[in-house]
Amino acid sequence: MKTMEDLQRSLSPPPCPSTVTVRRNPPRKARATPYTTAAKPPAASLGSSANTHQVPSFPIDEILSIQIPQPEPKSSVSESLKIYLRIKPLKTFTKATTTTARSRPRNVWPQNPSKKTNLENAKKNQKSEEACITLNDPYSVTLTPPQALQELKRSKTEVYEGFSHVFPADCSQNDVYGKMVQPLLEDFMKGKNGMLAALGPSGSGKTHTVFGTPKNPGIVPLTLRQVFKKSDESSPGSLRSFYLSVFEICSERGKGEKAYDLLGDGSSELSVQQSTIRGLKEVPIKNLEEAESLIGQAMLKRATATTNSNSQSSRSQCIINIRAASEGVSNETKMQSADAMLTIVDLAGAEREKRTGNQGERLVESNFINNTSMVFGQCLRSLLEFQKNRKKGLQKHHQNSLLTRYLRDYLEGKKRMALILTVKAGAEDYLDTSYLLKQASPYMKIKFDNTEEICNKRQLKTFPRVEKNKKVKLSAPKTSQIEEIVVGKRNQVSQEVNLKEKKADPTDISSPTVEHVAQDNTEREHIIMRNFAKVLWNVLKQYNEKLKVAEGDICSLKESLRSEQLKSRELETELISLKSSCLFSKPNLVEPCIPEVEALVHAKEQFEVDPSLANAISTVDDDPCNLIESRREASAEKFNESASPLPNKNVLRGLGYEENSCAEEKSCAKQGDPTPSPERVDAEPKREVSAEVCNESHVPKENVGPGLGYEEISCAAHKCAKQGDPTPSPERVEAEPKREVSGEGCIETHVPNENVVPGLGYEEISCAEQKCAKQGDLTPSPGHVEVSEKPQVKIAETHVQEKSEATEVREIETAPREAEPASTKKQRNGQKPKRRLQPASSVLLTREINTLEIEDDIAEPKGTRGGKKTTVAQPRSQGSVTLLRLLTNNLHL
Ligand SMILES: Nc1ncnc2c1ncn2[C@@H]1O[C@H](COP(=O)(O)OP(=O)(O)OP(=O)(O)O)[C@@H](O)[C@H]1O
Repeated sequence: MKTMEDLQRSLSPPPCPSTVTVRRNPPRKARATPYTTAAKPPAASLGSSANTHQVPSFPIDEILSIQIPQPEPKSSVSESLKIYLRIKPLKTFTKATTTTARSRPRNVWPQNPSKKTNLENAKKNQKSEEACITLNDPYSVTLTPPQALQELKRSKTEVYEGFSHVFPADCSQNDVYGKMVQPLLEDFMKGKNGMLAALGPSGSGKTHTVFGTPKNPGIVPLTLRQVFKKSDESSPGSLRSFYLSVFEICSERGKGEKAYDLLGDGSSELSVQQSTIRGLKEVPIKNLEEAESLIGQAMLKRATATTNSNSQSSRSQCIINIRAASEGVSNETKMQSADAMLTIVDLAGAEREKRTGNQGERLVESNFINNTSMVFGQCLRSLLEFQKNRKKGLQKHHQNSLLTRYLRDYLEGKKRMALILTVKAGAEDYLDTSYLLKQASPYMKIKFDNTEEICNKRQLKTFPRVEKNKKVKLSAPKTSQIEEIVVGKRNQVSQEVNLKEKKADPTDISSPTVEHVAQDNTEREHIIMRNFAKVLWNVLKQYNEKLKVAEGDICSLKESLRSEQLKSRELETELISLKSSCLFSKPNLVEPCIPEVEALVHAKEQFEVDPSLANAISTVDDDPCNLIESRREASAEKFNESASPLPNKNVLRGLGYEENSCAEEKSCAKQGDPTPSPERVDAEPKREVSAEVCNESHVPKENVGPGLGYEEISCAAHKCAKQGDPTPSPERVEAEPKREVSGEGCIETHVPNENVVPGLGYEEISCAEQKCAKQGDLTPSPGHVEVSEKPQVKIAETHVQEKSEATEVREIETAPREAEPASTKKQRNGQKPKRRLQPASSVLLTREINTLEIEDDIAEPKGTRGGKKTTVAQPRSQGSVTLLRLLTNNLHL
């Protein structure tokens, strides 16, 4: 039974425990991506196929299927640094021994004892002539230490191989050029930069290799020859031009480095700023002769000195630059050739103090030379290490020397260069040679980038840090990236559109890519042209606005010019009319009239300001005859005159009157004592234009000559001065009519004499609008007329009166001035008063006041009054009289 129960228990689920453990953080499952969910839509949504057609799915497969053109891998011709070795011949030693042998006197007695010694010396020389370096093959050498060192077991024979070429001692300069320089020159002519440097101990033949001698020209002369030869061969009349620059770097007493231009004139020191040498003269070379002469000139300037190692040891690092500049398109490539620089460096040889025995300045130079050589070597070793392990980074040893800074690109493996090691083959030179080979042989493993773009132009006169390369490298990927993005977007859109089109028209099999590329190009061109047109349109708009403004200015200037011309014409007309009037009235007095006319013109210009006065002035512009007529009428109306018949009947016909009028005058001065003289009239017309006094000159003289003019200048602005007791004189008239054109006084000249010669002019200057002042008693005198002058007369008007029967002699009434007795005295003294022009308002006021008689004596009319005066003579009240007096006093009338 137990077993059955047990079985049932085992089969039945276990009883629930009293406590239940619930797991809160169940294992998470990754959510399905939207793409996945979208790719597997629910079955219910599949029915809406129309919507899916409208919004096509992202064409990821098609995009992935597009083959993006990969940029072609650069044909990186990573070449190893080419190192050449040149062995200096032992010939010099041989020569020296032979010369010493030859120099020995042939007939020296006894020769036999010295035979032993000579043989010993010969053996020694043979030992010394034994070369420490032997040529294995064109690419390797064996360096054998001298016997002494071998015995000491301090050194052993070593083989150095891997040279690009080893030039034996008997090689020629052409061999060196052909093997080493020719490849560089080929690239140089194609537009590639290149550098070649000669390294080696002092006296090993670096300078000889680089420059050579006239008989054995070195690398530089041979290169120049080939440059011009190749240039002529490739394209005669080539558009390429060549330039030469040579400079040296030396130490300044061991303190610093200095660069000197070896082709420069005058001060040849170059300014050195960090890695830049400025002011280097670059001489264009057109032919080989020019180039060779320049090289010779540079060699002469180069610093050299005699040392134990070399009689003409170079004390500086010499750099020769040959630049090829293209000025047109190459005929072969149909492309513009790039500028290129070929740099050849002759380094100063490292020196061992023990061997050179340099002291003082030479020793300092040696230190500089050795230091430069050391830095040069450090740069190359650093480059080698960097190329072996790029994680280390490139040590910047180039900063320690001006030369290495200048050659930085080469020393960093960015440009192609080649080195030539010159060694001496003597046993005694073993250490120097061994040191050099040990140092330089690893450089053969240095790789330099030979992918320099041919079209890159190199900066001249600066260090070969070409910034353009960076720009090109940076700009090219950017452009390509942008283009790729744009093209990608456009392709995406176009593909979507294409899909639609395909769906719509499955028969269309045209290539969408080609179409869209063409469309893109068209669209791009369209955008460019549209923007260009917009810019042009804006520019044209601006020009149009400027043109309008200029036209407006021109119009305004024309208008102002016209107005000025009109004014000038008016003035000219006025001047002419006044002159003609003067001539007409007084032909003999033309000259004195001109200033008066000018004054009148000037006065008119001032009066034109006030339009109320313009009418009065306008009469001046008229014809002189009309002017006189009008003024006659005006004077007839306004002046209350007592006509004085001319007693003299000898007044000739044609007698002219000049009537100068002043427009703003109010009253005429009364001129008393007109003394007509029939005998003679001495008229000196002086016109004094004033605003205060009016004078009337009566010329009753009979014998007045023809053309003699009387001027009666009257001014009207103030009361006219009374001229009492005119005494006409029949005998003589001395008239000195002073014309004072003003607005205050009047001078009236009356010609009572009938015997006046024809043409005699009367000038009666009065004011046109003024009311005449009272005229005093006129006493016609048949014989003599005295013309009294009032000095202060502003505006005068000639008043002419012609009577049919007899000329009336007018009495000049000069109103006595109570307020200005002094001025009257002055007038009587004949002094010229100051010209005073009062404003128009005061003139008008004065005019009105002058029409009123302050004294208000109705019963006392002065002399013969005109009609107007009689009408004015009304009784006034006391107040009005007081007011008038006050006004008169305040206005100084
Ligand atoms: N390959 C050669 N053939 C004939 N003579 C040579 C050769 N190399 C050097 N010489 C001669 O050796 C002498 C020293 O040579 P050079 O002045 O070129 O040495 P260097 O390396 O420039 O010395 P330094 O570094 O002191 O200027 C010169 O008189 C030169 O003519």
